[in-house]
Amino acid sequence: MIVARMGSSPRGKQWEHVEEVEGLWICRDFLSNHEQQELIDDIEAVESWFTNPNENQAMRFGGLPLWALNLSALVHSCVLEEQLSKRSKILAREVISREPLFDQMIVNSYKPLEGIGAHVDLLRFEDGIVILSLVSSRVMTFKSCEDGSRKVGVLLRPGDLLVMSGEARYGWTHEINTNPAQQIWDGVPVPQESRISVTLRRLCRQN
Ligand SMILES: O=C(O)CCC(=O)C(=O)O
Ligand SMILES: [Fe+2]
Repeated sequence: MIVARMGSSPRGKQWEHVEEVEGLWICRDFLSNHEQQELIDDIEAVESWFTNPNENQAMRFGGLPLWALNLSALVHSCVLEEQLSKRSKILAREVISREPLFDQMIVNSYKPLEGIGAHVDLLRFEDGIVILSLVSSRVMTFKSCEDGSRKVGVLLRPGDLLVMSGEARYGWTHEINTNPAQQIWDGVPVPQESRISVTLRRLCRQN
């Protein structure tokens, strides 16, 4: 499993801060094409539900499967490397240093033309949420909860990792609107093929 090998040696990745949305970061090419395919193979091998064409979502709480633990370790090392080398503030200290970093994962499998409605992730999840995009691209739209006219689109390509924290996690909704007018990037329609995403989060602790 190649993700496991990479976990210990992050390699200077390209991080972008989405200026309009505080706390929204994208790591471009977080996984190479080859690594993406290996991850998809791992997911499909372990998660038998994924081969059932009627299932489009799988969730795991508590014990993450090995592939998700490896992914989580890679997120940890890449965020930390960027924060230490560039002083970027991707995740707050208490988030990046918590253990485990994530304990819940959800895999969403989208058919061509499928998206997801506008939402803020449930408050039972802590701050600091990441989404890995696989297989094909989509435009994800963020809308300010305070001022719905403030809209920001981001292009999520296969291999890209999105990180939401603070304002981006609590103060903006995110959605994938598959209305063709919403799936245009740089004036060019984004082909709406099948897509897989992996979301990693951590459940709030009960006192
Ligand atoms: O598939 C995606 O990129 C988004 C998934 C999402 O927002 C969620 O599961 O809460
Ligand atoms: Fe979400």
